Amino acid sequence: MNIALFGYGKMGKMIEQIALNRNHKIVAKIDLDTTEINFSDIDVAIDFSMPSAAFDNIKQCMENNIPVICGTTGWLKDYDNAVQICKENNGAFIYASNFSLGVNLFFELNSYLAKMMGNLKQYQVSMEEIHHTQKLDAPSGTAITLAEGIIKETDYSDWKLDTAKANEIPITAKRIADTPGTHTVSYNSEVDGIEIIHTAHNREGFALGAVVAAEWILGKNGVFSMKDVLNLS
Ligand SMILES: NC(=O)C1=CN([C@@H]2O[C@H](COP(=O)(O)OP(=O)(O)OC[C@H]3O[C@@H](n4cnc5c(N)ncnc54)[C@H](O)[C@@H]3O)[C@@H](O)[C@H]2O)C=CC1
Ligand SMILES: O=C(O)C1=N[C@H](C(=O)O)C[C@H](O)C1
Repeated sequence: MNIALFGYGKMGKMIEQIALNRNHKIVAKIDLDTTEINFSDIDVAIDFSMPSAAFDNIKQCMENNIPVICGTTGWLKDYDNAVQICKENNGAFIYASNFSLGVNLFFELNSYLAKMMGNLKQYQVSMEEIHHTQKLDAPSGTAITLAEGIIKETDYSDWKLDTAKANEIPITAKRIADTPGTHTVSYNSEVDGIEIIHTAHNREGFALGAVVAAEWILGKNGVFSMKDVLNLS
């Protein structure tokens, strides 16, 4: 499969290694200094760029009939627009706030726990995410997906960074050098606490998931998620 990498930073480089090991070809590395893109030999685009760049990259690929796997976070105000452009072009698109198998299992666990906690009003939920100091967005895309999973199953109506009202989920974002990504969901009552934690030890899981998603999407049309790729409930 011929892959174009949009964003050749920490994730772009990790994806390149994994894609080459799985016998794919990297036919384009698009970054800030790229002036022209030849779309003719690209089978699939994988975007791990920047919040301010992702939507334009996705749009450009869709208009050139290239399926897109997007892992960039912090651009979701434009998500519905991206879905619309995908539909108009009969394209194929996956955005995931986190492509790792472990986090996608963690999303399922989070929903299951939230469903159980929904009626237990003595417990208050909170969340913490920790990432490296170069991260541009806060809270992380993964934390937002976790919060959305809780909101779906409980009476919480929204999430807020730091200070939250009674019906909102407070999210704390910490930035510590060299931390690939740690997410903790906590439920606390007067008498006890329950915590679930996912810790990424490195970036390989994210990168492998993105390449697997790119392999999966070839030949398909539509807007999908990692649930479809991993065949989760
Ligand atoms: N969904 C997931 O599983 C994961 C998502 N991420 C997200 O992926 C994104 C990238 O992460 P990193 O690689 O760690 O960041 P990074 O800063 O190391 O790399 C980003 C690269 O994008 C480039 N870039 C800037 N503007 C661009 C444009 N218009 N077109 C193409 N490239 C452009 C930058 O020059 C840089 O080389 C972030 O939004 C991060 O939150 C990171 C890890 C996992
Ligand atoms: O910026 C990162 O590094 C990461 N970003 C994603 C997010 O915002 O959730 C995924 C992962 O946690 C690493």
